[in-house]
Amino acid sequence: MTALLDVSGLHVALGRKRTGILHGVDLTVAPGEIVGLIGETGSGKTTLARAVLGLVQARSGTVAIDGRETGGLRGGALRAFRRSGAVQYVFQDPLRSLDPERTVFDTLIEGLVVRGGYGRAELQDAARNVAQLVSLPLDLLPKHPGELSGGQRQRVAIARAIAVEPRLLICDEPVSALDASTRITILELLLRLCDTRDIGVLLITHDLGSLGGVADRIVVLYQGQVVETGTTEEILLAPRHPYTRLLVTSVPSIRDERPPDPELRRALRDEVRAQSSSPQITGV
Ligand SMILES: Nc1ncnc2c1ncn2[C@@H]1O[C@H](COP(=O)(O)OP(=O)(O)OP(=O)(O)O)[C@@H](O)[C@H]1O
Repeated sequence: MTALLDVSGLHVALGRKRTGILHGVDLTVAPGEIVGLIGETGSGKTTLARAVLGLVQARSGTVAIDGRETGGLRGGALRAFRRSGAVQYVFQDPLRSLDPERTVFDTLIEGLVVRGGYGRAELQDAARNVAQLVSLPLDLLPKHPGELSGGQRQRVAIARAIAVEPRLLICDEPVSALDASTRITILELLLRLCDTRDIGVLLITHDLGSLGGVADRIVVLYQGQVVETGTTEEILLAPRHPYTRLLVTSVPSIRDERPPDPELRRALRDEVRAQSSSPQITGV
């Protein structure tokens, strides 16, 4: 199967001195797959995300979405790629990424308005459908971000991203600003979206513990290099690289309690699948 996202030998240098930030990064995400990208602060996770979005240029190497290289896109072609919404980004702090002056409704239809060609009724249907998809009560549609809880705001941010039916969702620390129970519901939401809509997710975090229940595979980034890639079980139960071992031993739930059980994870996925009788976006 063609990878949805295929990053190959990516080198990125930034700043006036063109300091090397990413050094030959390889990474793939398949449709319906959640890939966790883990690394300490400054390891280059956000730079990699920005390169995938076409916001920074590669010194060498390639980024392909659905088999189409995006690195060489410039001008109108780059704008058309961004407008297509194929890749969407969900930020850590929804309060900062959402416009405080915009209602939830206007936020949800933002991407569709930019794309153009939708009538008022279609936009209304799309906003309602996408809100239902992320379990956001419809009475929140006229409200502003400041009137919502942190978890509701993150649902709005995710709903805005999926309204344009992206192929790939890049979530940069999407749950680190949330409390433990909201964190689980947001991660379960991502799992459900992956399974029901075949969206690929690149889940960026520095918290290995939050990946255990959701990621299919984990890519470990250290000082701009991928030092280890494996299934979640492989990384958590048998880490090979010293940095990965350090990460695993520093997660209390992995170190002190029993190791994550692959069966439990499969059970969670099955349960989420069984529950997903969510409506599809129509009229979009
Ligand atoms: N525009 C820039 N010019 C020069 N250096 C940059 C630029 N943007 C980022 N860097 C440097 O690149 C390195 C990687 O930064 P990046 O934000 O990708 O790391 P990160 O892994 O996402 O970190 P965090 O977890 O703290 O968000 C850092 O050393 C940072 O200082």
